[in-house]
Amino acid sequence: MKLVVVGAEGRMGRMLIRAVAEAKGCTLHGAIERPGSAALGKDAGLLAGIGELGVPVTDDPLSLFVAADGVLDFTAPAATLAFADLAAQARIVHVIGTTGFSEDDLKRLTAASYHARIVRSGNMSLGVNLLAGLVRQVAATLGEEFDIEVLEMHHRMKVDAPSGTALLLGEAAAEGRQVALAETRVSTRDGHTGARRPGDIGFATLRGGSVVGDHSVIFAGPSERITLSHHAEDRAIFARGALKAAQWAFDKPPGLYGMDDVLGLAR
Ligand SMILES: NC(=O)C1=CN([C@@H]2O[C@H](COP(=O)(O)OP(=O)(O)OC[C@H]3O[C@@H](n4cnc5c(N)ncnc54)[C@H](OP(=O)(O)O)[C@@H]3O)[C@@H](O)[C@H]2O)C=CC1
Ligand SMILES: O=C(O)C1=N[C@H](C(=O)O)C[C@H](O)C1
Repeated sequence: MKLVVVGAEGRMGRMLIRAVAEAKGCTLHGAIERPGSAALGKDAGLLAGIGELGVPVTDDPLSLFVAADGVLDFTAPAATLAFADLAAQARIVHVIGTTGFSEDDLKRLTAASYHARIVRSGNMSLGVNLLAGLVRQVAATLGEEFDIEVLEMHHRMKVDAPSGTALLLGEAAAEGRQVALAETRVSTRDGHTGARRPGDIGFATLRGGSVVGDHSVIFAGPSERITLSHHAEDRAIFARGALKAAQWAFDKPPGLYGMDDVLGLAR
């Protein structure tokens, strides 16, 4: 499968280049950065620290997409929306790991998926997607006397909050409880907040250091607490998931898929 990595110089971009170069049945067809980036013209393999691959970083996605099978995209929401239009035009698989989308952005991705095969997930790791299933199950089992709080910590450079993973886990909890996350979500608390509203799903965000990604869902009940957690130790877990998603989507019809589809965990 011929794959293009966009956001090639980013933390995930460099990880994805390494993963594609090492994967059986995949080749790095191209690497993209934004116009003006200092990475333009550099060899993608050298950028990723694995030696020369003969693939220069460019700022011309469409000319690469037309001859590729898929694009791996861990960039930023505005960039991903633009890449979604181009991937749909080129009829290639678009794997989206980017987080921080608005509701309007998500509607645009849904529209793009009428013509394109998109796999999007706030977390591409096996562990987090298994955890989401457990969270759904526990939330469905416990009543509202158990308060649900999602706690996450990431490195100091992360720009969006709550994390895509925290929202994915919050969605799983809301589904288990058969409520809408939009109506129960509390993402900020400051000052005199009043008592906790029964049924709310709370989010707490920590940022610091080089933490790859820690997530816990806490079910706090009368005199007891259940905590379900995932700790990411290496970004390679996300890159492996993204590659798996691209290969899975290769022969699928247009649509918007998630990692639960890829991993066979869909309800
Ligand atoms: N779903 C998952 O499993 C995971 C998701 N993520 C998400 O992936 C995204 C990226 O994370 P991370 O790699 O840490 O971030 P980085 O900031 O390190 O990387 C993003 C890269 O995308 C580039 N970029 C931005 N806009 C464009 C554009 N228009 N064209 C080409 N390149 C562009 C950036 O360039 P520049 O610096 O010049 O802006 C940068 O090199 C985040 O949203 C993060 O939350 C991360 C890990 C796992
Ligand atoms: O920005 C990151 O680093 C990560 N982003 C994703 C998220 O927002 O949940 C996934 C992972 O936790 C790392």
